[in-house]
Amino acid sequence: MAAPDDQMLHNLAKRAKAASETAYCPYSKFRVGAAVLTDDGQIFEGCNVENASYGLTICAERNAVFQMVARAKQKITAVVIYTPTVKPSAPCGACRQVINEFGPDALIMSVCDGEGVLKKKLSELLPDAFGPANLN
Ligand SMILES: O=c1ccn([C@H]2C[C@H](O)[C@@H](CO)O2)c(=O)[nH]1
Ligand SMILES: [Zn+2]
Repeated sequence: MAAPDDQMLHNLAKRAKAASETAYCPYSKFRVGAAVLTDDGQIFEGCNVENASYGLTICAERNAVFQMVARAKQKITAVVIYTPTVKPSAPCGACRQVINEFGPDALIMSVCDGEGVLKKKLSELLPDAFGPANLN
């Protein structure tokens, strides 16, 4: 699928923000939402889910990717992340690695409550990534 146009990105940003509303984050109180766009135009959302055993927390981005896989889709075109911050923030390292598995060429866009938007290719955020081909 071609790179998403501005209208699609706007829609994904809305979906990501809406997804943040169901975050389970009693410890950080930091609500994050993500929306994944697949190569066939489907959208999957995720929120962060924390745990009393803090390290078991799953980020919104990985949750959204796993929702996609659970619905038998495996090709990511774009991921949009919403954080309730004044500046946009890119996915953590673990999420970059998981996105790489299904979307090495994906567009990553971060939106927030402030003005800025961060737009990068996953390959810029995770250069020289370790991926499926490295197991050959
Ligand atoms: O890109 C990010 C960064 C953080 N979090 C979550 C993890 C934790 O629940 C909270 C604070 O780090 O935000 C995400 O979901 N995605
Ligand atoms: Zn993460």
